[in-house]
Amino acid sequence: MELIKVRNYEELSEYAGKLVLEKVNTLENPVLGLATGSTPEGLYQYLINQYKEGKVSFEHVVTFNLDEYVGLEKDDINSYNYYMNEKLFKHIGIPRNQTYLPDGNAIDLNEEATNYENRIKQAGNIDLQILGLGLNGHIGFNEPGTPFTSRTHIVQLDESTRQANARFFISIDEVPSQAITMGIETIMESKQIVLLVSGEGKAEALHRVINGEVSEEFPASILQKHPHVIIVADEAACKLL
Ligand SMILES: N[C@@H]1[C@@H](O)[C@H](O)[C@@H](COP(=O)(O)O)O[C@@H]1O
Repeated sequence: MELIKVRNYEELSEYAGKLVLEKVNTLENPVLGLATGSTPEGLYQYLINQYKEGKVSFEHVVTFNLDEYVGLEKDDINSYNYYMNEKLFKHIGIPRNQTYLPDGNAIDLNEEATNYENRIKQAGNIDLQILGLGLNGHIGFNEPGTPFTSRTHIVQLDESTRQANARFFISIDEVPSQAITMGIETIMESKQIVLLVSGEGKAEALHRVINGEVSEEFPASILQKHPHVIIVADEAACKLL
């Protein structure tokens, strides 16, 4: 794992943005894996700015998001579909039929999970996967205890994860209790992974990612086994390193 320490969130967003642009500008058919949460918002804003300045085109890019809540309509303001549209897709001229998220409203969720896996394979697997880090080490919505061999699947969200995400909802009762997420093995098949970590609140989690034992009890620890991971973290997140 390569650790890139930057001063602050702005630098983190710019550094990650440049990594994304490098893929988009050099690969013929780039496949990006995208994440939600607060951490990648600055990166998405950076990409929007670059697009508006005419420095990049996303016409040939395919994207796959890590996860989606179960049971929210696509246009629900708390769905990840809505988030991606508002924070990125609608601003960068990417054809919407090239942007995939798991359908958390599918009638048969297991079938949807299999289809999602197949779509990723058909696209030739993910060239660059952006990841955020959950406080309990979750990546995507793979909570502690998820097998490292997991593929896209339905998960029961931890109470701590629901609480961490409650800030986006009117109340905690509105936070769905299930989600559909790429599995850990799916994520590990990405050719390159960029983990973004910002803020003091994530310092302990980041310490465990880098120095902790590789254990299913802390899903992000598996990244130690991936051949091409770049961690971009700001000073506050690196406090315990
Ligand atoms: N499903 C998402 C994850 O993909 C994200 O990485 C995590 C951290 O979010 P944040 O960046 O807001 O701390 O939150 C959510 O649970």
